[in-house]
Amino acid sequence: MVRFEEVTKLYPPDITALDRVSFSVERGEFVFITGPSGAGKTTLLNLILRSELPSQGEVYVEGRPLSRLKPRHVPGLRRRIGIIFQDFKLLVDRTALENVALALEVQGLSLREGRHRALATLEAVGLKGKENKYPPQLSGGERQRVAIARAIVNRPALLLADEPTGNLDPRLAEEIIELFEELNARGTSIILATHNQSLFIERHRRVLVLDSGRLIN
Ligand SMILES: Nc1ncnc2c1ncn2[C@@H]1O[C@H](COP(=O)(O)OP(=O)(O)OP(=O)(O)O)[C@@H](O)[C@H]1O
Repeated sequence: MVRFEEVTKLYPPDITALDRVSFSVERGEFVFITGPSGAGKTTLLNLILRSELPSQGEVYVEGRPLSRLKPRHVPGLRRRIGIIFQDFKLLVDRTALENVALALEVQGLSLREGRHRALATLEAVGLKGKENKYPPQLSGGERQRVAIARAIVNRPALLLADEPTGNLDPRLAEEIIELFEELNARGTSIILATHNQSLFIERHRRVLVLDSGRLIN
């Protein structure tokens, strides 16, 4: 699904965000990426999205080398990837349903079909009955569920999550990870970056450890 081959990412003048990183994530895998602040986790996700290009080495997504992907094919790549951030990035003046349905608009789905799919997805993440609430009327955990619904409504092959439980208390964080487990069980590949070890301890998932841009495990 994703392969890094000796990937180095430099930021001028002297930051080595990633240093000769190599790993693969197979289709259907659920992998955690951890390491302290500044270790390179977000940079690694940005490279998969082709928001950044490597200084050296190559990133492959579904076998395609991203440095050779034509700019006009980048939107197509990103449509196959769902993204979830720590700070949700929801539109506060749109309802939960609208936030999720908007992700489908670009696909040319009819409004009716879009709302139908958005509603089903909100239900799948445990938000039945909350579809007409605006983000400020929802709890932190509920807002993160809306963000997850928005990321998966397109049925992406791959889900990237960057500190998706960062602002949530441990119980809600656990619930969100359970939700990822369910998505993974239904076939979505997941790469989840977090500095919070309690999220993956005892989960028996593969954990990639970054330290100062180096993969140390
Ligand atoms: N656009 C950029 N320009 C310059 N330096 C950057 C840029 N993006 C990241 N860096 C630097 O690269 C290094 C890795 O950053 P990155 O955000 O990938 O780490 P992280 O592990 O995600 O950290 P955090 O957990 O704090 O988000 C850091 O030293 C950071 O300051």
